[in-house]
Amino acid sequence: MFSGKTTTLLRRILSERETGKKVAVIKSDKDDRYCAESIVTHDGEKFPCWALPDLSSFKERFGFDAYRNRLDVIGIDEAQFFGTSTSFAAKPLMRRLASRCEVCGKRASFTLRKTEERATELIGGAEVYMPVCRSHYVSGQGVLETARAVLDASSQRNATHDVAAISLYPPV
Ligand SMILES: Nc1ncnc2c1ncn2[C@@H]1O[C@H](COP(=O)(O)OP(=O)(O)O)[C@@H](O)[C@H]1O
Ligand SMILES: Cc1cn([C@H]2C[C@H](O)[C@@H](COP(=O)(O)O)O2)c(=O)[nH]c1=O
Repeated sequence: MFSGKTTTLLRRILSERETGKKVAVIKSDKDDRYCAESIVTHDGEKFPCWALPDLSSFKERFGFDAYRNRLDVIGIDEAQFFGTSTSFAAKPLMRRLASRCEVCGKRASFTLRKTEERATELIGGAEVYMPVCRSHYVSGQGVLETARAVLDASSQRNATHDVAAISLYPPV
């Protein structure tokens, strides 16, 4: 995340369109972060798109005739939500981009989730995720787990105090 994937896609789509190509952009309809009907970069740049539940619905929604005759380039953002990262020949479709570690500024190849949710898919931006290098991914996980354990213990202690306070409060 934050490595410039959507920005790179947007630039490429705009430059293809400038050369006269007819373009369309698809994203997963799971990604409703900034705008349902556009791809949006973390810097707020936008381009209209088809937000679809799966790739196979595109031809029908776009129109079979238009798909065959009036389309040269298809850009796909958030392709991970379509479960597609390789070509039909099992060759990787991806070029790796990296962000900068939010802690030390080194190349960030990892994304640290700041919240407690464990689901593989969790739509979000900077409020949930931060780009980090390997070393701060490992130490960050440790820090988050310790912080959660401390918070859990403290909320349990507070709950015990509340019960004690309630049971002591009424005059005997
Ligand atoms: N930690 C961060 N929090 C918020 N925005 C960031 C952060 N790191 C980088 N960015 C911005 O995000 C931009 C990249 O956005 P985008 O192309 O949408 O990335 P991606 O699609 O890879 O998530 C960068 O140019 C930068 O301005
Ligand atoms: C790491 C991670 C990310 N996601 C989600 C969070 C965002 O909605 C997208 C990534 O979008 P971006 O354009 O790269 O910012 O994927 C997720 O569901 N699970 C994860 O582990």
